[in-house]
Amino acid sequence: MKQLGVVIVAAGKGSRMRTKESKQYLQLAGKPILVHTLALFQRMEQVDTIVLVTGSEDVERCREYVERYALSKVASVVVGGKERQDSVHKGLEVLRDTVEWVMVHDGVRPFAAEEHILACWRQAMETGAAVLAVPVKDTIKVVDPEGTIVSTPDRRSLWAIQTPQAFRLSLLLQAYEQAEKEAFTGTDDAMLVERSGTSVRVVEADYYNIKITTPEDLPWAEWIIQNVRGEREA
Ligand SMILES: Nc1ccn([C@@H]2O[C@H](COP(=O)(O)OP(=O)(O)OP(=O)(O)O)[C@@H](O)[C@H]2O)c(=O)n1
Ligand SMILES: C[C@](O)(CO)[C@H](O)COP(=O)(O)O
Repeated sequence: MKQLGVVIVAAGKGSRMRTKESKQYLQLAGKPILVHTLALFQRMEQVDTIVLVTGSEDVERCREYVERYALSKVASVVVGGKERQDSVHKGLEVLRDTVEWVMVHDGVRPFAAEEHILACWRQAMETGAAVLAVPVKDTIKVVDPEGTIVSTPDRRSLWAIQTPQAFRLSLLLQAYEQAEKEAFTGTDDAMLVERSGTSVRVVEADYYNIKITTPEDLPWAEWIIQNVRGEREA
């Protein structure tokens, strides 16, 4: 059995970006954002195989990227589902019984640092489940529907969660099956594991590992690639 598989989800519509083209296909330093993300895991010798999850209308275009950018670790391009969770589940099913460990990563997070990705996997190998995260910098309030502040959680216990998120594959599949049975939808993979009773550890990353989500993220992403991460070769 291989060691480590990566599921990269890129089947979203990118509605908050408000561009005609889905955000994962927008150009960043001359290449689609998704290609930068795939190239990051392609370069890592610890990664054995990659499953790319995309929209049904984009399968051909993704296969073409795999060829053009020599992304040889991308073994499957599969069609995702309505929610991110459905897309991840489809990717995980492709890996079932083929790898021991899995990392799930957003196709629109091209700036995860290799050292942090590896630290996340190492932590998961110790405890079963780990995610990248950064301490929040703002004061966070819980606000009711009328706009009144309900409470102010202690910032020292708040972390903004990123991807990749790393798990023993059997554990994550079990958590996904439980969530499906109970019709639970979460906003990240760790949530499903947490509610199945397993602890998930946080691994500190950096603030450059952004999820490209809204229009103001694009100039910031260009700046990061030019000044921090450097242009990456596929
Ligand atoms: N049904 C979905 C929804 C999201 N994603 C992926 O999950 C990642 C994180 O999601 P997000 O940034 O919310 O992307 P979108 O859902 O595309 O954005 P929006 O919510 O603005 O429509 C993205 O790489 C996105 O393509 C997916 O594979 N399948
Ligand atoms: C998984 C995630 O990227 C962690 O920050 C995030 O929760 C995805 O959320 P979205 O609702 O798909 O933006």
